[in-house]
Amino acid sequence: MPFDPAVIRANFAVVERRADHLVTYFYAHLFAHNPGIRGHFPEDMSEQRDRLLAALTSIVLRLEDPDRLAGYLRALGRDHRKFQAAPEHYPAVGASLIAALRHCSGHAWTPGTEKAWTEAYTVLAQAMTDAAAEVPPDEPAWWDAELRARRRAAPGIAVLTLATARPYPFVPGQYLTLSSPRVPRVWRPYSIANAPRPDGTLELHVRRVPGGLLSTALVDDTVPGEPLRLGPALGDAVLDPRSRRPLLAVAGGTGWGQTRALLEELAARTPEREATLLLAARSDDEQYDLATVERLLSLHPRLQVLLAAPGPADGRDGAVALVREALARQRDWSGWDVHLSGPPDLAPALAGMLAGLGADADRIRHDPVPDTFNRARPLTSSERFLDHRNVPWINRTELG
Ligand SMILES: NC(=O)C1=CN([C@@H]2O[C@H](COP(=O)(O)OP(=O)(O)OC[C@H]3O[C@@H](n4cnc5c(N)ncnc54)[C@H](O)[C@@H]3O)[C@@H](O)[C@H]2O)C=CC1
Repeated sequence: MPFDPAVIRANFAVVERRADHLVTYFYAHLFAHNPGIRGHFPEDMSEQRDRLLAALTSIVLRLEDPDRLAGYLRALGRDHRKFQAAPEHYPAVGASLIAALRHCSGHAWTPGTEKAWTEAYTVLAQAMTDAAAEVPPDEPAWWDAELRARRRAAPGIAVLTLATARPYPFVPGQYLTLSSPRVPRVWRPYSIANAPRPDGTLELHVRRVPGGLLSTALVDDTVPGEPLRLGPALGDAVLDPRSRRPLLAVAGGTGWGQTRALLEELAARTPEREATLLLAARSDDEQYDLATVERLLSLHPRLQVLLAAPGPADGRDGAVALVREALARQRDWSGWDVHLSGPPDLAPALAGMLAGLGADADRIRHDPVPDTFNRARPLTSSERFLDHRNVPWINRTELG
């Protein structure tokens, strides 16, 4: 590896504490020095800032695992074609990233830090541009799609059916990113909620997020016939095609979309595999799409379904407790493949619990949990020590 991950990781621990400032500075620098680039980004930049942080964090977390890093960068480079990112944009982004890191590092910035980041950025930019250049010539940068139907499935949840102008390749369990001309240049990820169909249509389950421009447009305003754009399918939380182990699938809320695609695939390809679905909702009236659950039960003789919806007074904690109790009823999950899908805290919490109940950690799959910055998260052993004891910093300036 031509750059030093330890230097980057140490510097990242410093700048992470000023994450908001880092990205604000980065974009201000980028747009000031390259006014033409502004048009590639959405009008409202607040979400975009989180995405840059998430990508940076994902990269730093994978630094010591070159294969995972390479896979991540390949997907990122291929996916960036939909933003019309061109090779000439990369040096501009690199210069602004280094400027922002330097600005936020204070005294912690040294020639060695600058060298490590510059080398790392060169490697990652090359990996992304190579990945974009290696895409087969007939693969589009995005797929034009049309909304065929919008159905209200539960309060605040819509099921969308889309048709693409050309075939859309994906594996059940993958997700896509979607953009609508109603909210230009904003892209959001949604799991594909079905296995490939003869007519090629795709189903997405969308919950309206408070303040979410795209989710509100999709759930409340879109009408059949209107255009949408889809980025390439992403994600590797798919069924292991070689596995004959029993499968536990836990889905929370609209996380059901991904799980549904996996179970459709399972019923079609390996109905001899034992499977348990734990389908969790906030309440009874949010437990939507039960007709599909019944259809899957009729297709898959070895599928068992547990529905978990709390009573009106239980609240979210009660809902979470219900899921955990249901899983704890089986004391030993060793030998099972596990798929988890739902809100960001679901997968890490349940993966930990299931590992404690015997599940093999490397047989637990879920989509990447958004690596958003958590300033409270200690990154190093000294930070863990200091956080734990709540000892105030005495040499803050020295640390940057
Ligand atoms: N591939 C994936 O992982 C997908 C994830 N999603 C995400 O799923 C979420 C769905 O949101 P909502 O429908 O609002 O879900 P939600 O926040 O209402 O949760 C639904 C249910 O899941 C269970 N649950 C949630 N957190 C849990 C935990 N930590 N431990 C155990 N059980 C838990 C509870 O029963 C809860 O009522 C969104 O954040 C969306 O981004 C959506 C589609 C696919």
